[in-house]
Amino acid sequence: MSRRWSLQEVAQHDTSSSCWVIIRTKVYDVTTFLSVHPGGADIILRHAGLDVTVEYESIHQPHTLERSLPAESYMGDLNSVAAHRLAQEHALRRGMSDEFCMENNCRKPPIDRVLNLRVMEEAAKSVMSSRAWDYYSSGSDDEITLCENMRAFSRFFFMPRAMMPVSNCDISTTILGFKSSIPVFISGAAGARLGHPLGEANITRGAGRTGIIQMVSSNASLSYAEIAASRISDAQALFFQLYKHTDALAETRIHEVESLGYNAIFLTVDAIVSGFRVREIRDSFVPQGTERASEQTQTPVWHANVSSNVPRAPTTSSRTDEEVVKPTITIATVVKPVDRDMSWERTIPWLRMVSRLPIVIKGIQTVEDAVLAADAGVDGIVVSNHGGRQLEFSLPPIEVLYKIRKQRPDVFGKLEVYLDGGVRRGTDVVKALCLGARAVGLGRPFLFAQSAYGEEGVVQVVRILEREILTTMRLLGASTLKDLEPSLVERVDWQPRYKL
Ligand SMILES: Cc1cc2nc3c(=O)[nH]c(=O)nc-3n(C[C@H](O)[C@H](O)[C@H](O)COP(=O)(O)O)c2cc1C
Repeated sequence: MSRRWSLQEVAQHDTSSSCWVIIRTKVYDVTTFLSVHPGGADIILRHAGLDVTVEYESIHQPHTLERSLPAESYMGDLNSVAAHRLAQEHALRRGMSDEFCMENNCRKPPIDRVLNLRVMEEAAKSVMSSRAWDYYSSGSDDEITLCENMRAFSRFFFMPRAMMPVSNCDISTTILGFKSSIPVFISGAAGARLGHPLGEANITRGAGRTGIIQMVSSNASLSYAEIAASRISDAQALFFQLYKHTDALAETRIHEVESLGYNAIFLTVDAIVSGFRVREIRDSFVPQGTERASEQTQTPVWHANVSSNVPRAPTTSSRTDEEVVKPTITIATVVKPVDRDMSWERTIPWLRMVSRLPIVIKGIQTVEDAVLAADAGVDGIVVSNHGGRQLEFSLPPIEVLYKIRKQRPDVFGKLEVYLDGGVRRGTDVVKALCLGARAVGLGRPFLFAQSAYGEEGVVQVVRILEREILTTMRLLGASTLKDLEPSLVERVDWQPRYKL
């Protein structure tokens, strides 16, 4: 039988030469893991000798630790006194968290009063922790691209046709051959459990119930298997967003999601390094105890923070250049670095060899790259700048789509073109479709919706968009998506008054 440990005994292993942590009453020796932890050693050392269950589970997929550590790193369980003490602490946290949630739930409107995505965002802000809010809502640097992504849609006006029969209006479509009830998909975004305990499962179920398709992030906070198991039926399509690290890791992931029944690979190419998101970093994933003082004035969190664990100040030893630039820990720093040497010549043929699934390139930002993607024979592209979270001063995706339409309309005949970034209205969706997009993706609105209302929030977002798209189509004189063509929109070269 393995040894049982007291909290005091575990607490003695709090240095880089002997570093232990507790996760759900199990004790692990992570000393050898310090040098290979993708987020660096500091974040673990701040918690050395302590219970890290909440911090660990809010950003890692289940079983990440077991997969990363050799079996002998598991040192045994806590003894009954220690386990009881931690259980009490966790119960206290949950109790406070429930109280906070009840208090917060009173602040948000009933879901049937959430009539557009702006109200959904406000509802989410009123219930989310500041940490989760900042992670979801932030953009890079001065957030200019983040704002312009939305504002750019306001420069496109409609040229509606009159006397067109529209009582039967069909807005269903297919994306890569998979049915979608509206021309909208959910763009892959990391860390849904930061906003709601059920995380990505809310999104999967909401997508299944409304007949739209979810793209699952490589950095999802539930495992790919748990997400697949949350589908409402085996026929529900799921796309997989791939961050390519090493060839070997990417192959393992691809084979895993293929065997789970995922239906396409979306390779992200706009995040070779992480953008510098000031709000996210300022309010980042520093150990919860170190946030305690400032949290008294902040919005309550799902996992309230009352642990007796007292994390230590970061050490400055063994930091890489990038960690020095990036002063605190964010999701971006706890995941493995992306392959910085991807190329059209090598990566696409390699991906075709590894997978039989359709391949879409996510993060296309120029006409030239749209053409190269078509030449490379991929099945689709997402015109995207990662929701303004990566390169500051990237052009808004709707402007890039407009350029592709004007300069290389042949691209639309060679692959499916999608767009994401700043889509908040049915009119935005219809404008993109007029310019040639097959469908558009939304990231933040689904994160906000599931944070505020769980699965029902996701359903409500789809209902809102469905109503807005239908109204726009009818007023435009279009009864099917095929009727949406470039002549129905005009880009103006002045900036309309636009309230963000
Ligand atoms: C919190 C957050 C996390 C994201 N995580 C990922 C990710 O893991 N992989 C990825 O390719 N894109 C990621 N994205 C980008 C989205 O896929 C999408 O491109 C972007 O959210 C679209 O902009 P929108 O939020 O304005 O709709 C993320 C976006 C947000 C807001």
